[in-house]
Amino acid sequence: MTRTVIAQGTFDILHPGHVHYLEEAAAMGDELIVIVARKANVDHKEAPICPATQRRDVVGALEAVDEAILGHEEDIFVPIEEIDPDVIALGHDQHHDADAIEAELDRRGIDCTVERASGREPGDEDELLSTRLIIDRILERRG
Ligand SMILES: Cc1cc2nc3c(=O)[nH]c(=O)nc-3n(C[C@H](O)[C@H](O)[C@H](O)COP(=O)(O)O)c2cc1C
Ligand SMILES: Nc1ncnc2c1ncn2[C@@H]1O[C@H](COP(=O)(O)OP(=O)(O)OP(=O)(O)O)[C@@H](O)[C@H]1O
Repeated sequence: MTRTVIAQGTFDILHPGHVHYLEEAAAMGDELIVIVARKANVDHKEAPICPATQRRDVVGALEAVDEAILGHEEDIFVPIEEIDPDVIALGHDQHHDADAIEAELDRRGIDCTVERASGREPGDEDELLSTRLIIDRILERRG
């Protein structure tokens, strides 16, 4: 039986932290499907720069990713119901509460575990491990 893992996020301007998260998520099962957040659901920070289809296509081109899809605009559990995954991998800093997600999965009759991925350890180089840091650096140097 193929174990399907779901990862999700905004993935606006990719960096090694995203690659770390997706490689770790892929190692949790046999197949990794990534749900790319719609702009309307990115309400806890500034709206993404890149369009959703571009974010989906670039994430989908990464080696760890089997398929990347656009998220649902209103109900984030609709793609989960359709895919019926075995594991949902939350990112190390994602604001979602694993217990609340598990309760909603139970309510909808989806048998799936929720795991938390680790953060990438900064390398020797001056790595920029968040989209916000990359944008800040661009504004500082080119603004
Ligand atoms: C299990 C799960 C499923 C999600 N599905 C969707 C979705 O279908 N559509 C969407 O716009 N966002 C979805 N999200 C939300 C985003 O991926 C993400 O958490 C947030 O909106 C973007 O912020 P972040 O990249 O800082 O985590 C989902 C989140 C979780 C935890
Ligand atoms: N440095 C990192 N190490 C491990 N995982 C990361 C890292 N940065 C982001 N991720 C994970 O990648 C997924 C998508 O993250 P997101 O697109 O919000 O990137 P971000 O760089 O954190 O964005 P921002 O800087 O705008 O908050 C999330 O699950 C997040 O936890």
